Amino acid sequence: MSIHIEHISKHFDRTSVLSDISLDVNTGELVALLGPSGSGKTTLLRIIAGLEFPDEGKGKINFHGSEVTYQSAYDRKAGFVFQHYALFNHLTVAQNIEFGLKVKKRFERLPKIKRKEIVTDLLERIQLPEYSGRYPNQLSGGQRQRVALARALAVNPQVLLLDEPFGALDAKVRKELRRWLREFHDNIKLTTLFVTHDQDEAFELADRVVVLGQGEIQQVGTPDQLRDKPVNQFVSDFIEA
Ligand SMILES: Nc1ncnc2c1ncn2[C@@H]1O[C@H](COP(=O)(O)OP(=O)(O)OP(=O)(O)O)[C@@H](O)[C@H]1O
Repeated sequence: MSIHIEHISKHFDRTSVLSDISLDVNTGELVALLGPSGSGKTTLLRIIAGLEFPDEGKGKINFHGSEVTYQSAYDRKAGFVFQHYALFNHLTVAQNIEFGLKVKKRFERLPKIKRKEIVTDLLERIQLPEYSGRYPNQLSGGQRQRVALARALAVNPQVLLLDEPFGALDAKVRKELRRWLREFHDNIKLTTLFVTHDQDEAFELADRVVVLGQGEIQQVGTPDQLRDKPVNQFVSDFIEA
């Protein structure tokens, strides 16, 4: 088991946003968190990333068997890409990808030659080897998101967390990148959780889909299971909508 979540709840002031969430994501799996606006998808992803913390006292998150519930994002080694998680405009593509490797604590930092090797390899993987010297404002939106993905992967994260990574792109590019991400994932086989409110995206990309509604998990299943056997009205309405 790669990500294990047990009885996580979250309140902001007195408002309950997540209620008793438990979920297991298998090693190498690609899982979508799908739900309407305000259902708590981003909050759950941020808690898994270590950018937000669950209500104290109960609930637990494990990565590969080790508890990370109250660890910082840095220590738990999660890679993340957000819709508007902008690249650094004053750094080139290669420098952006290298960033996480350079800011590591001294004793963890790899030698320069090794860092360059990782960047070159990732540039190949995201199919932008000839773009290493460009600046973000010289790239298309889709290319920028691929660079953001490479930057997240450079530090060899334990899990990859994506929040609407293609949300800001037009429909055609979105579709292309979807296919590309699926292939990319099949090659690197890194456990990946991604947030989307787009049912087509979730069903086309994910091995399993988690439907969130009103801060609770309504159903977890493969796209076929959700289509054929929605467990309640919420899921069938949401999937039909
Ligand atoms: N820092 C915060 N302080 C107070 N309320 C918050 C905070 N972050 C999120 N919320 C509230 O928590 C609820 C869930 O928000 P969240 O962003 O997790 O939903 P979402 O499913 O990702 O929605 P969307 O698809 O619109 O991004 C919303 O009602 C939101 O207003």
